[in-house]
Amino acid sequence: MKTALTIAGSDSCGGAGIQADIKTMTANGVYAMSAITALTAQNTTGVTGIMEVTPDFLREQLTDVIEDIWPDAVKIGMVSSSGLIQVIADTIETYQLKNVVVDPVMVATSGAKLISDEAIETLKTQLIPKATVITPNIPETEVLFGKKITSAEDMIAAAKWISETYHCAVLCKGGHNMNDANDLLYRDGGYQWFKGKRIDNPNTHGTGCTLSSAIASNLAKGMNLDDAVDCAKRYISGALAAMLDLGKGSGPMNHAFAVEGTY
Ligand SMILES: Nc1ncnc2c1ncn2[C@@H]1O[C@H](COP(=O)(O)OP(=O)(O)OP(=O)(O)O)[C@@H](O)[C@H]1O
Ligand SMILES: Cc1ncc(CO)c(N)n1
Repeated sequence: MKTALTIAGSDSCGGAGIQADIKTMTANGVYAMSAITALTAQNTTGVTGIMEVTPDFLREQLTDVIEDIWPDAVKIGMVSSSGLIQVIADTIETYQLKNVVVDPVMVATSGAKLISDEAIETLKTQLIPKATVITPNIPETEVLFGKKITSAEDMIAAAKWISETYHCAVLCKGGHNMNDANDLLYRDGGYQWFKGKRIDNPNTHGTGCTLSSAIASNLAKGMNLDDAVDCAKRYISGALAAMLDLGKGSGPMNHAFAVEGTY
């Protein structure tokens, strides 16, 4: 069985973060492992608290996992401070980890800020250049690009600039557009659109975590990046279309929509 490791924060309501990643990896047929960067106290309406692990304890989790079970792919999500980002960058270098998907998580669907300003700089200089692909949404793309994005042409210009500056593939996600759900992948000097039908579902908690974990799972299984994104897009569309409706805010998706529950 192929394996994937998520390095991310815990979401107590189970729709985003580590919990979304493990559900997604499992549903996509790979063995999931986790190294936790922080505990969050959160639900579908917001985040009330964040308790980070120390950089030393993150390093200990990573070393224990990697020296025992080799991860065929790695997904990195919420990492809120520079010390933790540096540990992850060092680990990628030390073990020469492959198939590294970085979701540059900055703000939760509910609006809570999940990264400090100084950590954004460390993310840019230390982690993004080590990624196989990064998966920013539109607001995160604007932060990395330094300019507003108001059109499909702007998405292409931003993804091209980020890809050429940081030497990684860039999947700019269009989930924040109101009319469609089209994502743009810029890699190897060219781009491709992955078009999605917008699903009329207000419950989008954890969509970004889920998409990046599905991509990591597909890379772990040996798919090339284009196929990995294409299959991941179909998985998230299915999870949204299952129309789970839990909680008082923007609720989670049904990660197990294709998993049969009787054995
Ligand atoms: N209503 C929708 N219908 C279909 N696809 C959607 C919808 N909303 C988001 N998506 C898709 O979900 C994926 C995640 O995109 P999105 O822009 O929502 O990420 P995000 O903002 O990082 O998520 P998060 O809210 O978890 O931080 C993308 O493939 C996007 O196109
Ligand atoms: C722990 C965690 N990671 C990422 C997100 C972004 O959706 C979230 N809400 N919570």
